[in-house]
Amino acid sequence: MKIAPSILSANFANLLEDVKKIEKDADLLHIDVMDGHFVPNITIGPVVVKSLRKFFSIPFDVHLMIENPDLYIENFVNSGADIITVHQEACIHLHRTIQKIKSYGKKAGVSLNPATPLESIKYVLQDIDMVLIMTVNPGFGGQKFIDSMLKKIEEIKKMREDLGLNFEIEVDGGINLYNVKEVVEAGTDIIVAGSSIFESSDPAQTIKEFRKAVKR
Ligand SMILES: O=C(CO)[C@@H](O)[C@H](O)COP(=O)(O)O
Ligand SMILES: [Fe+2]
Repeated sequence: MKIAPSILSANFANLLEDVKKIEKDADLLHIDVMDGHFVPNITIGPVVVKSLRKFFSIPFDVHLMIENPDLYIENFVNSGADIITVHQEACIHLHRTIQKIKSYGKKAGVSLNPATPLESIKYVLQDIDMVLIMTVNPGFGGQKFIDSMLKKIEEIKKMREDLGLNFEIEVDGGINLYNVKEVVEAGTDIIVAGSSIFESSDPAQTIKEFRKAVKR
């Protein structure tokens, strides 16, 4: 299991120090980009990603919750993104958007809101590096995990097996030390966790606890 702490729950007035706390224990840094249109919240853009890139070599996992992501892909590539994930619901020409991300030599992910069926991405699964299953409605940290999404995780894992593909399965929203084991057992490769890591008293230790909780 890989762990991708989400900086949405970090202290934005002290981002550098907060990311330093987790950089050695985390596998990826999850960066939530929100535009106030696709989701009812506004967060950070390429300028912040570029500033962080100067200090960290950890892979940047950029989750774009924005309309018209094609307009900003090049910007995020130049800012230092390693994985760029777009929402199926935000892309009219999803296949074209995926090709655009890959044309820069970056990994392409596609995310689905809780209500969006897996069937909607069936014909692009062979083209992508990651599927991001949202287990809360996107826009905010600290929400409750939607239990019915466990079945969705199992189903995407089965689709991957049936199609003989090897994209990674990332899960985002409401993951904590109490539910991480069942989320991983359902088929998750990459856990995103924001509030449970950054709002804990020792974020690095919490990542270690996540790894222990899965083995228990
Ligand atoms: O993309 C999002 C929210 O839209 C996430 O990445 C959140 O940042 C996860 O936060 P927690 O639910 O773990 O607090
Ligand atoms: Fe996210």
